[in-house]
Amino acid sequence: MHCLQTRALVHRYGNDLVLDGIDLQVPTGSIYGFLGPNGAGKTTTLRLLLGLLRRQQGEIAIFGHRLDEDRIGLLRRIGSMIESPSFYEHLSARENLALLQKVYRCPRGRIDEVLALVGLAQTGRKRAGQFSLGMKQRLGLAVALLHAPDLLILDEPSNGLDPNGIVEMRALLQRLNRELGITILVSSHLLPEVEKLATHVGILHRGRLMFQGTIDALQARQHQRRALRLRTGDDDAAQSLLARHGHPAHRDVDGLSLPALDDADAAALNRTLVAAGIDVFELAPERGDLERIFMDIVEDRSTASVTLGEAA
Ligand SMILES: Nc1ncnc2c1ncn2[C@@H]1O[C@H](COP(=O)(O)OP(=O)(O)OP(=O)(O)O)[C@@H](O)[C@H]1O
Repeated sequence: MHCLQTRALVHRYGNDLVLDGIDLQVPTGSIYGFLGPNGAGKTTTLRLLLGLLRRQQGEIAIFGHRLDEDRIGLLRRIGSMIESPSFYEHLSARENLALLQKVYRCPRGRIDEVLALVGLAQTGRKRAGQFSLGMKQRLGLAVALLHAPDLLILDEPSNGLDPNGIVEMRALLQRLNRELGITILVSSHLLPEVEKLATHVGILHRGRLMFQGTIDALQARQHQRRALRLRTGDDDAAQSLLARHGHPAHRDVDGLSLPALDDADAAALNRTLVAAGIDVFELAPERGDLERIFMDIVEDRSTASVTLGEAA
């Protein structure tokens, strides 16, 4: 079951095509990392999902209903944080929330609950203007949580945080997901962060969804394409020798990369190199980290959009 789905979502700013047929599928209960470099179109997508931008082409369905059908009703079940949250700087966290609690007409007791959830219960009379960036982000999250949403839509919540703040934000989001069952759609350009945080990932590049599926499916994709990493005492000589033996190797900053071989062929190749007087420091499968997969997907201009595995 998908908590949020889009079909063929297209958006233009003037003549600039910024989203080119996006089919998002965010499974209920997931943490969906919406990943892409700056300018890929993430914020535009999230603004469309929240009805902050007028939909031009394509469909958006949330909790199984078209957004246009019941925008207000659906938004009541969504908490969001798009760009840096703004507050009354001269008011405390509690006072800021008390104002919004009246607007949202949620129970007063909810203020203490969300302050505790985001770890701001002890900030007392301290003004929001004196908060660290991490505390401001957490207060933004408290605002998003005030009306007890089923879905959180967050635009780069780790932006500008120090490493400690990033770890805290991740732990908090995972707790909200695990303990309260909140589905979270979170955009990021930080690949290692998405790898640690998310259960599912969508990779956006130049307005196209290049990959969508589970983190495991993404890594499985890499496994299929896995290459061998070779580092030697003389990479130039090794490259020439390999070419003569029908193993074209690609040179990069880490040494040589060549198409995957089975164990027997890899052992034979090792013997050939050593017999030619070339020291072999490393002969192993490429790292399967997301960074490399991401570069693979994004650099491969011919790659069609792929959906791997069942996103649900
Ligand atoms: N209001 C606007 N008018 C014109 N062009 C815009 C507008 N907003 C965004 N763009 C352009 O649309 C493209 C996508 O921007 P968007 O902010 O959606 O990307 P993003 O992936 O969120 O990037 P970032 O992480 O840098 O915010 C960019 O080229 C941007 O310059």
